[in-house]
Amino acid sequence: MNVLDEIVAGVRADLAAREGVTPFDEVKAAAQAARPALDALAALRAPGVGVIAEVKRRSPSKGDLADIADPAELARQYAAGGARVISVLTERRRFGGSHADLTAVKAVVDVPVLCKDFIVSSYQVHEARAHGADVVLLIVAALEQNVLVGLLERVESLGMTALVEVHTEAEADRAMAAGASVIGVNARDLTTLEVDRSSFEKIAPGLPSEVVKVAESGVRGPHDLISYAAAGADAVLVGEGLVTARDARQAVADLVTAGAHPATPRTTR
Ligand SMILES: O=P(O)(O)OC[C@@H](O)[C@@H](O)c1c[nH]c2ccccc12
Repeated sequence: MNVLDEIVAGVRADLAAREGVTPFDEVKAAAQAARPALDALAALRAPGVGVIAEVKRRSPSKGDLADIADPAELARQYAAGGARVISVLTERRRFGGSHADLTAVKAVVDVPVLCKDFIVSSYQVHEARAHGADVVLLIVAALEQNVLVGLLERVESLGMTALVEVHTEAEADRAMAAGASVIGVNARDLTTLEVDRSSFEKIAPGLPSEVVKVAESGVRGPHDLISYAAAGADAVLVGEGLVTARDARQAVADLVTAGAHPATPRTTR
């Protein structure tokens, strides 16, 4: 079993336990009762390179990243720094997150919030909505094509946006075939945990211009944002570089500033 398979197996076990406690109908009702999802697509299409700032406690590759006592306060700092979207890693076993983190963040920020998890069933999509998610992550490598298509439809039917994550050109083809409007290229291969920042520049040129392109992982500072921007990124998703920053608001603001005037004019791509 590779790392992704192991994580998904744990996620499925936790999910089965929750399904035993809360019937799907209840989760659906809670999702229905939530305030309508915000339009993340519009936020990501605004001029300049957007910053998606992530609340990330730990990771399988690095272990504990930061002792985040108050995820809401961190999210406030991110929003004050100009983050377009705030991502909350909710996976429990390997990333130390929870739906409680998502709810806490959603309660204090006005920007769209992304539920970052390993979603394999529509139950989880409704749970995310019930906890305030405006955006959910769908990882192509973890999903059969028919499941991906079904989940994407489910996400959109609830008024949310899907960030469809790919790591290879073949996965990008599947994301496009499924009809994704936001595609994230993860520089990290989730089966080996290795980071290769060149994956974005290999895959992005093959994506249609109307697709919002997100470069995920490995952004250590403005220089990485600028090179992703030159390769066509509309937004970057940053976790470790922000949770380990001394001043999270300033770290986001520095990225936002770099993204407002990327060295390569976006009109010439
Ligand atoms: O901490 P980094 O290198 O800035 O990466 C953030 C984000 O891209 C990463 O957390 C991530 C991208 N895709 C994922 C899928 C599952 C879990 C985590 C992720």
